[in-house]
Amino acid sequence: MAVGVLSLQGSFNEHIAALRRLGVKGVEIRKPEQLQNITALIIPGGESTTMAKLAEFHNLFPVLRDFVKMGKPVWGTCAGLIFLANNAIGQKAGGQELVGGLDCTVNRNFFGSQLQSFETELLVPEIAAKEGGPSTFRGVFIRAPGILEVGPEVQVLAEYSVPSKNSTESTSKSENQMDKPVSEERVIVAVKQGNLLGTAFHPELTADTRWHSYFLKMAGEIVEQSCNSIIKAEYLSDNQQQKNDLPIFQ
Ligand SMILES: NC(=O)CC[C@H](N)C(=O)O
Repeated sequence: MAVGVLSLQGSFNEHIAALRRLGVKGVEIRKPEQLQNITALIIPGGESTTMAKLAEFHNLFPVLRDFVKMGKPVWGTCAGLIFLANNAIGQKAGGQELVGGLDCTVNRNFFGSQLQSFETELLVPEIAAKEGGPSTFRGVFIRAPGILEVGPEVQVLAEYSVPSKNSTESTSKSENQMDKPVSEERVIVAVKQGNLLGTAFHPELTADTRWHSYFLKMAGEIVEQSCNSIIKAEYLSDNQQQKNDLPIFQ
C-alpha cells in the first residue's frame, strides 16, 4: 500500500520515519498529480496557515478534497487535523482554506501559545484494544488544537481533561487552595469518522507506533472494502450481461 505524506511544511519527515519503522515507505506529496499514486494520506502537524498557503499555491485543495470525498483514508495530525475539520475557529485574519470532511469544529490554538505546549498520558482505549500495549499513549501537544464539537458520525478516540482557567488561577494563588476540588473541562483530542482519522497531538514525535499502525490497518480495511465492492459491481454487471445474452422466451 502506498502511503503519501503531505510534505509542504511541518513534521512530514517524522511521519515518514514512523512509517519506515513499520516497514512502510512513505511517499512525499507536494504536487496534485502525486495523489493519484497513493492509497492513503497523512497530513502532518506544522503551522496550518502556512501549510494552507503552500497548498493553495500548489493548487492542492481541489485534489485533497476529492481524495477525502472518494473515501480514501486520510489522517491529520495537529495542523493536519485543522485541515480536515469542517469548521475551525481562532483562524488568522482573513481565515484559511480547509479541506474539510471531518464533521467537527476545532479551535486552532485551543491550548494557547507555543509556550503552553505540553506532554501528557492520554487514555486510548480503542488503540489499546486494536493494537495492544498500554492503555495510555504519550500525547505531545505543540500549540495544539482542540476539538470542541463533533457530529453524530464521529467516534471519539481520546479526550483530555484541561484544568479550568479558574482552577489554574486559584491553585497558583495559594498552596492552601490545592485541596479544593479542581473543576475540569474535557476536550476531544482524537477522532475517527469513516475514512478520516484526526489527532490533535503528534504520535510521529514518539517512539510508540501504534497510531501509525492503527491508521495502516484502517486504510487496509478501506482498500479491501473498495476492492470487494468493485469486484461485486463487476460480477453483477457480468451477470447482467449474461442474462441479457440469453434468449428470452415469453
Ligand atoms: N503543532 C501543530 O501542528 C500546531 C498547529 C497550530 N495550532 C496551527 O494552527 O497550525
